[in-house]
Amino acid sequence: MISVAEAQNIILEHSTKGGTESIAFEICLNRMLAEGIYTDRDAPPFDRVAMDGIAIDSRQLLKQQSFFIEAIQAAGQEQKPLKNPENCIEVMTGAVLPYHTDCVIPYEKVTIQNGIAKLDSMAHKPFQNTHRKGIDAKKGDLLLPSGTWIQPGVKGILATTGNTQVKVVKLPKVMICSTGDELVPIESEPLPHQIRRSNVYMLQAALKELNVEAKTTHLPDDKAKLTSAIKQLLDEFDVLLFSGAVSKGKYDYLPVVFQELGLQIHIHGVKQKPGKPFLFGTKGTKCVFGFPGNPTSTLVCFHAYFKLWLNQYLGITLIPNYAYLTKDIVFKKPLTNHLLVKTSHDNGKTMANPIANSGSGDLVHLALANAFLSLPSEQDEFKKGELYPITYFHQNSF
Ligand SMILES: Nc1nc2c(c(=O)[nH]1)N[C@H]1C(S)=C(S)[C@@H](COP(=O)(O)OP(=O)(O)OC[C@H]3O[C@@H](n4cnc5c(N)ncnc54)[C@H](O)[C@@H]3O)O[C@H]1N2
Ligand code: MOO
Ligand SMILES: [Mg+2]
Repeated sequence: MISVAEAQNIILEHSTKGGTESIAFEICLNRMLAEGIYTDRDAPPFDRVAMDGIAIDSRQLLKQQSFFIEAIQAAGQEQKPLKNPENCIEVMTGAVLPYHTDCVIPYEKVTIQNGIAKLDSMAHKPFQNTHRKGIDAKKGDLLLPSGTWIQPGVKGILATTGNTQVKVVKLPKVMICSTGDELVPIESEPLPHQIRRSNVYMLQAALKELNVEAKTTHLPDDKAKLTSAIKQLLDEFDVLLFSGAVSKGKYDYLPVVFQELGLQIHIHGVKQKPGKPFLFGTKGTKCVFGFPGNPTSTLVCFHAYFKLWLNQYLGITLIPNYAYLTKDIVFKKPLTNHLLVKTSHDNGKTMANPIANSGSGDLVHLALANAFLSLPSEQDEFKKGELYPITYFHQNSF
């Protein structure tokens, strides 16, 4: 059996970068940009008024305190000129700074009576309260390099630069498969020896949080039927995620079926708990992930291995997170212990509070955790206050 780190390296070795596609601006949120985005004009594109008030020629400040209001320059109007330097123009935030003016004085610092604006003080400077043309970026500047994750702010840039179509990294086509004759659809009333197939919906939800839409299917514990179904699925999908049928049972057919279908098995068994029988194989660019059937094993392996694969496929660099253990733990097996935790915060520190549970089949307590702490296999005792790597189950649960 190999270590968690070895297994993760193998996964990374077999994750190829996804191709690219052009998609509509409307649906590009949370995708990975596959082109550089350049400005088509200066930012801002004109000297922009930044406060509602009056605009004057600042050279007049030494000479006069009152200014006749010559015109109004509203946002969205073509630039107007100040005809007489002794006058002013009322200006609105977002308007073009009028020609022959260089200083905006907000209404709060002016008294207006009978069409004349009187300044409260003469302490004003050229280009105050203006947002100068090109100060943020010049026409042709690279604003977003390829490989930028499209977040709300990035969408704003795509919009302001007029990108109605966006080149992004393609998402993989993923199918989630449950296995096991004890499993029944969630809408049915299970017989005493049956359970509802919950794992696939956990995986589907976890994928959706990563912006990947995937369908689910169910395959029986029947070698011939599994073989023909998987053969077809491999033609259609880039990645197949399985839950169950990877351990030592008489009907755990996945390892042998994969071999017979010509898949290369790179991982079968990792020194970890839960998720020991985890399986990973490839055929060309197609990948199969066999998550052990117990619910916690399935979800932990999804995050420890599939997410790694997906991030590399999309070109995302994962930044490791760490959290402080809040309780002493003893674990004497030579396995990495993926400990279920619920995080909290204490003076800016992330605290990992272990969630008591009855093992990897305990879905009830899995749902109370928002992360797992990976306690290294070389140690037996883990003390309260020690820092360990943490993996979150949700995108935004820090
Ligand atoms: N002799 C051994 N037995 C087992 C070993 C072992 O090393 N030697 N490993 C144990 C470990 S650890 C795990 S984890 C499980 C993994 O088993 P499989 O991947 O073969 O999964 P199944 O046998 O099909 O099912 C296990 C368990 O999970 C439930 N399950 C499966 N799929 C779903 C689903 N979609 N929704 C809800 N629950 C699901 C299934 O009903 C079983 O209870 O093997 C141990 N055995
Ligand atoms: O490795 Mo299993 O996942 O402990 O239940
Ligand atoms: Mg089994």
